[in-house]
Amino acid sequence: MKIVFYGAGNMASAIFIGMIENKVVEPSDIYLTSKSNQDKIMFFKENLGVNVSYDDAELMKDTDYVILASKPQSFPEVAARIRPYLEENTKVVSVMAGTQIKTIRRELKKDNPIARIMPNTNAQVRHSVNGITYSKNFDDRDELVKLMESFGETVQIEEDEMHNITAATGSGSAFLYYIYEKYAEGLMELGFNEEQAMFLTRNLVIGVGKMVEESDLPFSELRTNITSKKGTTEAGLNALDGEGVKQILVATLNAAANRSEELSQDDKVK
Ligand SMILES: NC(=O)C1=CN([C@@H]2O[C@H](COP(=O)(O)OP(=O)(O)OC[C@H]3O[C@@H](n4cnc5c(N)ncnc54)[C@H](O)[C@@H]3O)[C@@H](O)[C@H]2O)C=CC1
Ligand SMILES: O=C(O)[C@@H]1CCC=N1
Repeated sequence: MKIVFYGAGNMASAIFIGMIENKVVEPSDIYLTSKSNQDKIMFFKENLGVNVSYDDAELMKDTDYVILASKPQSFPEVAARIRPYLEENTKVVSVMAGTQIKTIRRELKKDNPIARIMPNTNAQVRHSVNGITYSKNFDDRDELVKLMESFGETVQIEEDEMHNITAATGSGSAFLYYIYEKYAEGLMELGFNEEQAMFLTRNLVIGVGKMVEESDLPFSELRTNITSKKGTTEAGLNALDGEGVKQILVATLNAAANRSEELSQDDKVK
């Protein structure tokens, strides 16, 4: 199999590292190209054994999947590189937020099967959530799903649901990381030093993650199991609830989904 990544940044690297570590592909099946970060791309060649090239004719020859993993704003440049060499049997897979299938088809000027996936960087620990939607002519979907399941859970959606899943799980990890950052800062306000605050927060997050992974209980029950009547947790939760946490998170998700909508408005992407 030959899988070519146009873009070898945060998202692409999480995906191909996940694929290689889960042994669904050989490193020699993976080809990387980028525009910048050439040092980083050579790191992957030296440490993972993947192929690196900047020769588009070579990259696109006999390719099974070409993965569009540049920023949406860079896609026109990427399309100009791919267009002359895109063979009809190559399946196009995009991870670009907001960029619609019709936009990809217009820029590539070809009728290749196109899939859009919305993963997240948890792919690197093989636990991404991957929203996927397909062009009507994308027939053999099982192989791509198998590839994606090597780095996470796959959710098939309609293209117009991509904005919400981009907000929910494409960007979602960053929202939670931000909350953890602020939690650690809160511990420092309590009097812990930075090292203590980071140690406590990291281990709290890891422990909660393991509880969520190993328990079938809903979040609400995991919470009430900690909340002794009239105790410290109840006092803290009352203060937290009073700050309108849900409204803040809804505003966060709406802002991200709205940006995805903006990115999908062709030619206005800035
Ligand atoms: N970072 C994340 O957690 C997620 C990112 N995405 C999407 O993945 C895409 C990439 O995002 P990141 O990896 O975060 O960005 P990044 O900035 O880390 O990587 C972008 C890559 O594209 C390459 N590139 C730019 N112009 C190019 C060209 N003309 N030819 C070949 N390569 C070119 C850059 O050299 C770089 O390797 C974006 O479209 C983003 O919406 C989707 C889900 C999650
Ligand atoms: O921030 C972004 O636009 C990309 C898409 C989802 C996560 N990162």
